[in-house]
Amino acid sequence: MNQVTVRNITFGEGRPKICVPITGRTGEEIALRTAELKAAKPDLAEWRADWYEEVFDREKLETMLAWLRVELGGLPLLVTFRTREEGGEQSISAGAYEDFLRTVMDSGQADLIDVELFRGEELLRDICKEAKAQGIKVIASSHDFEKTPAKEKILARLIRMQDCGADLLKLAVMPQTAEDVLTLLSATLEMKEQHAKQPVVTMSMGAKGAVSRLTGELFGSVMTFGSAGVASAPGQVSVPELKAALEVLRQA
Ligand SMILES: O=C1C[C@@](O)(C(=O)O)C[C@@H](O)[C@@H]1O
Repeated sequence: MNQVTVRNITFGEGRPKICVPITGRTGEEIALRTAELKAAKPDLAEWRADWYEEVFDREKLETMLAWLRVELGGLPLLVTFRTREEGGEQSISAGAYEDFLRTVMDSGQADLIDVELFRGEELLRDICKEAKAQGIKVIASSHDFEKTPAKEKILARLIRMQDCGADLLKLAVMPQTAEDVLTLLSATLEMKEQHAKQPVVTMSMGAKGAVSRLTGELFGSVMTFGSAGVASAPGQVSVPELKAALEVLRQA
């Protein structure tokens, strides 16, 4: 499997990389979340731009991106607009979503950008091509906040992301049973061992799925989302607890 390097971190090398999401509806809230993130010292930051109430004002979006870049210093920055269909805070039209992605890429402030598979494979392929030309990594993503699909469906979705040219392949699912958590872990391991050319990021959400956020080094997930204040999804573990657990579970 290819490793993917962004600034000072390499996905697929060593322990899973800890990513802390920055939520916040206003500039003040974003500043507070960013200060909490810096204190927690994660490996990278995710700006969840769908929380930002001014996200559709291009000038304010560009200003916030520039501010985050300076504030985060050398920390890699992932920029995400999570659509409401996939658990996000705001609805967005197809055109506005495409405009958002291109505004973020053209800003030159993002190291990685999240693109949802279900917004269309043609868009994902186009963004992957354009991002590659600009030195930006694409995390293709898909989320199911209701259930955990069968292993074959999980594998098929990750392989579709890979075929579209994404640098990292991300899937978040919701377990209803402990068996569902085993399904996600088994699919992750099979993807790593049999299909992955690119690094994979998976999580089984909620309290039941917390084990999936700690065991990526064994099963094949190269990134884990942790909280430094406000979690952006159910089941996220605090960064200090995450760091301790990942150390206990080191496979080296
Ligand atoms: O896609 C993901 C994963 C996530 O939903 C989680 O379950 O930790 C958190 C989101 O902020 C991120 O964009």
